[in-house]
Amino acid sequence: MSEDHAGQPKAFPVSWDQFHRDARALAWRLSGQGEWSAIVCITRGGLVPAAIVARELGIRVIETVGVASYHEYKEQGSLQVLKPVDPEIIKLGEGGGSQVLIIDDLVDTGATARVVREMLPKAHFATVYAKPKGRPLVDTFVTEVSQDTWIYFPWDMGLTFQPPINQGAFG
Ligand SMILES: O=P(O)(O)OC[C@H]1O[C@H](OP(=O)(O)OP(=O)(O)O)[C@H](O)[C@@H]1O
Ligand SMILES: O=c1[nH]c(=O)c2nc[nH]c2[nH]1
Ligand SMILES: [Mg+2]
Repeated sequence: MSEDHAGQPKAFPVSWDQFHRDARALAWRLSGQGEWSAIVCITRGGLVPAAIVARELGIRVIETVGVASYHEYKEQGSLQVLKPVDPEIIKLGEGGGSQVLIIDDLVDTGATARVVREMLPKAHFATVYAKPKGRPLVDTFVTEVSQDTWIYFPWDMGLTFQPPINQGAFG
């Protein structure tokens, strides 16, 4: 039986525990790669990993950028910026986001990353997960999943009853 997960044939469910571990692994990979004065997190998915990375790297200036995506048009770049980045944050260091670490939960088609990178061309872009199409837009990530996989984040899930295997759970 082929299951369908948000239009993708494969599912990659992530628990809070695993997400915390993976976000901390991202912080380990980032440590020693640069000295950042601020994090810009892409809401909403970037909020949770940004909190974890900020704690690990001792970064206390946190800015948000809000981008709304319209999934059917995403690859054509039809994204709307709902909340731009504070110009004071962009100006830090040499400008262009040179002192900024951008954090998101994942990069999929890369459409969101492309829009935010244009705002902060000199920033370091980090995500916890990456799919192949978006991977070239990310400087640092932890785990790659295939393009036909849907990642389920813990804040989007709840505990539900699972039927026993012999009662058709996989029938
Ligand atoms: O590489 P892309 O194809 O652009 O997809 C990745 C983006 O999609 C998701 O955000 P979404 O726009 O669904 O909003 P959310 O963060 O509020 O959940 C995810 O958090 C990334 O920001
Ligand atoms: O929860 C999510 N999982 C994904 O795999 C994904 N790709 C884009 N946006 C996404 N949101
Ligand atoms: Mg997002």
